[in-house]
Amino acid sequence: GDKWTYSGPDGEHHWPNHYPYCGTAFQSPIDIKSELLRFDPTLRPIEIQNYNLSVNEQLTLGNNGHSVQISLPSKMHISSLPHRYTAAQLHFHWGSSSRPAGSEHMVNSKQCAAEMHVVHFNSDKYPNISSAVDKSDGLAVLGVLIEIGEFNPAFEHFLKFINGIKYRDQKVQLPGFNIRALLPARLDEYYRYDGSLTTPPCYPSVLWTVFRNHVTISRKQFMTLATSIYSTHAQESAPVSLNGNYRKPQLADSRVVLVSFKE
Ligand SMILES: NS(=O)(=O)c1c(F)c(F)c(S(=O)(=O)CCO)c(N[C@H]2CCCc3ccccc32)c1F
Ligand SMILES: [Zn+2]
Repeated sequence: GDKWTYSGPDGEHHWPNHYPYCGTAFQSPIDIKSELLRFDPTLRPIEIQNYNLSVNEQLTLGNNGHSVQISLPSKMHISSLPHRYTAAQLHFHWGSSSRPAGSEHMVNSKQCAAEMHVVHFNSDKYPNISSAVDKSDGLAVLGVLIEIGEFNPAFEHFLKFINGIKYRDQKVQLPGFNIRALLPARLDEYYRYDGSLTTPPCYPSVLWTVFRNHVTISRKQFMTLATSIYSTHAQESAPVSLNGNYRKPQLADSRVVLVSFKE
């Protein structure tokens, strides 16, 4: 069972006790520092297919105790990588009302307010994400850094339902919307490196793409995300707020971070 948390006795420093990969090299997230960067002219713009979902498409918004996640239909995929990577779900990492810095990746040690991950699996080689999750070419995750600023109408498509998933394992149905609108304008500027899941079991199976440009949400939208969710079940007597659900940056080891852009 997934008895791991982001703080306390089951916090990230203890993850390797039950999940050995969490203590190995090439983990994620990382602090993307200038000295690690290498421009790679072969890095093509990210091309995504079928991200513009119609309202007739039903999605599931869920609280899995670690994050807020949206299930995604398998017609959504990335078409610009060597294999087709089919979308599985997207989820978020965020800070707290008192410390509104909760992104996982950092850029030159700057931590943003939150981060969105769109998780895809290699559907050319594996029938489903469960069989792909521990394979070195199994997953591709798109990372979007989120800053507090302008109101973001695209986030309202799911934030307006968040009070239906206040407690762990609660789910609500969500009308489809344009998932592309959650991404930054430019999909041609990004950081690229080989890493891992940022939660247990921490498999080193992720091709990371972190977009250079962030998106913004308003302070009110951030507070909705950071204060509406509990990591505990509804029937538990002592509710525990779910916030600060980000892993600290891991050692870069000898890794180079490729960039698709010049300054
Ligand atoms: N940051 S991260 O590494 O991208 C990342 C998370 F942070 C995260 F919380 C999740 S989770 O919400 O599933 C809760 C813990 O697994 C995932 N799930 C992935 C990988 C695990 C298996 C699986 C199966 C179906 C759909 C998605 C996933 C995750 F990939
Ligand atoms: Zn994540």
